[in-house]
Amino acid sequence: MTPSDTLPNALAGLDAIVDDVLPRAAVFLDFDGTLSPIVENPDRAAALPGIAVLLERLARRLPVAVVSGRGLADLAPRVAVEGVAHAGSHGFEIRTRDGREVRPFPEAAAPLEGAIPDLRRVAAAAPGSRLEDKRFALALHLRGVPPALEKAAAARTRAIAEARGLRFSHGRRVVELRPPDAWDKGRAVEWFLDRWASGGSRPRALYIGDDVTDEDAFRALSSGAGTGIVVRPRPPRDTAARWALEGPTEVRTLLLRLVDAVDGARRSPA
Ligand SMILES: O=P(O)(O)OC[C@H]1O[C@H](O[C@H]2O[C@H](CO)[C@@H](O)[C@H](O)[C@H]2O)[C@H](O)[C@@H](O)[C@@H]1O
Repeated sequence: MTPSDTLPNALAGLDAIVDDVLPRAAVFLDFDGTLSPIVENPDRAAALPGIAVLLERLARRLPVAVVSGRGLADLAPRVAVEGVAHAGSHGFEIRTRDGREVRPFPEAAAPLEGAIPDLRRVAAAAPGSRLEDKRFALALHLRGVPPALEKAAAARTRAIAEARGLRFSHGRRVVELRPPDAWDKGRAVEWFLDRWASGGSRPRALYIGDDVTDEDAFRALSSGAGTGIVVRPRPPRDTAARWALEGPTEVRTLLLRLVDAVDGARRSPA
């Protein structure tokens, strides 16, 4: 693990990144904070202008998936790009590039149901919070909560997770309860890489994300399956990513350069 504020910028290191993942790359992108700037109201989040076109161009050249904490039904229309796969609910809900839906653990949602009344009580004590039932995750948004109450709401949510054997994560002004099953963004990335293998070898993964749950994917790649790029978090944290970008605008620039690099590599094969 490396402190995120010490990582080199991925645009400056693009040649090394391209050498690492091409000629057979697969690209994985988180949504909120990566393709979309963070906004107060989660319903209003949208990918930066130009991203959809870039993803479409990229997806014509290599496999691309958007991997998000949002539920699939919420995520997919926000990145409705021909040929792009989606993994919602931190990987529990997958839609393949040809539109097939796969739920690796359909039974995983059940243990969350009992926690809903508990979490409603936490929300009631935290005015300005918003409870989101994503079926495979329960999120309590804390962006509108007075700072003095936000910490207590997060601590109470963590206590619910511990009492019920659920997973807890604390993202960007959001706390989440997740199923206990060993499935996450990292496992979803592995799942895609296995399916995208050909001739006995998997593509090399390039994963870009900003959130704590993206660390599962960075860790999955750190043993040699590819490269992680973190959208630099504030405050800094330890990360398993190897490179950093400063925000969604730099992510867009990197995608543009990647499309060009793939085309360049095809024009002049080694
Ligand atoms: O895995 P991601 O695609 O990064 O999704 C993580 C969570 O993103 C959303 O919440 C975050 O973005 C909102 C819009 O910018 C912001 O208002 C909120 O404070 C952030 O936490 C989404 O609403 C959650 O369901 C996702 O888990």
